[in-house]
Amino acid sequence: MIDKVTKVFNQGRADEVTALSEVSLTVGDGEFVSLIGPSGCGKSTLLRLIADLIEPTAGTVRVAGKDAGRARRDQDYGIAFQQAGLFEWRTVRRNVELPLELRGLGKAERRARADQMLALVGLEEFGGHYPAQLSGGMQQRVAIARALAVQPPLLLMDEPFGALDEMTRERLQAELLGICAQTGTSTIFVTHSISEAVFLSHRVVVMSARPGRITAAVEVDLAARDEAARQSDAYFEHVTAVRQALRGIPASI
Ligand SMILES: Nc1ncnc2c1ncn2[C@@H]1O[C@H](COP(=O)(O)OP(=O)(O)OP(=O)(O)O)[C@@H](O)[C@H]1O
Repeated sequence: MIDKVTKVFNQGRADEVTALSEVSLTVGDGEFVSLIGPSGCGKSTLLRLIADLIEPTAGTVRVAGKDAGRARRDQDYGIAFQQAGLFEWRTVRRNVELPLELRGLGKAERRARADQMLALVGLEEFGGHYPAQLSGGMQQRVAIARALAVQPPLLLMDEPFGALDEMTRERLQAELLGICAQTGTSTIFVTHSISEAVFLSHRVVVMSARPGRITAAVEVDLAARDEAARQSDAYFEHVTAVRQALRGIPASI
């Protein structure tokens, strides 16, 4: 889906930056892929390219078999970023309804779908609240509900749990896995946390900086992804493999 993509910012100027160099990545149906790497290695740039918020300097991006612009117009992906990015003047339900409004769905259908999505993230009782009345973790769940409202084949997440405390973060990780399993959505998830990447992912893609490149991919094969899995030997082995890959040591799993 991403084929030999290079992104150069400020090309030809003194402050030229090659954020990504010949990056290729394909994500399968229902697959959960995490991107991890040092600050500035181009993780967010890669997500923004897939979302068609910026254009590649070279290479191609395809989402759901279409070029990135077409996929954006067809709402073939949902986005959730570190800041939940909710509209403060809209209720929770009307925030979730927003992408459905853009799709031109009627009021009753929008409302039913928004309520269904809020139930999925455990916030069915909060549809009439305003974002400021919710905790950070709840706001993040609303953002996930909004991203999934049009039932896109792909979910793009850029450190969505980065601003949350560890307990909330672990709870939302488990919830996200449940939601992805229920909806069959493919996910690309940017994180700085090795343990988060391993717990969530089928595959952890490791990047290096200057220029941003994919240097390794660690397949994560866990029997289960519940709380007990966080204590399992297999989990720790994969955490070690990702840590070594980040240091440039070839993975042994
Ligand atoms: N709009 C822009 N103009 C110029 N340079 C940019 C722009 N956006 C990103 N960059 C540069 O591209 C490189 C990659 O940035 P990016 O934000 O993708 O990294 P990242 O891996 O997501 O970093 P972090 O982990 O700190 O969020 C950095 O060197 C950054 O300074």
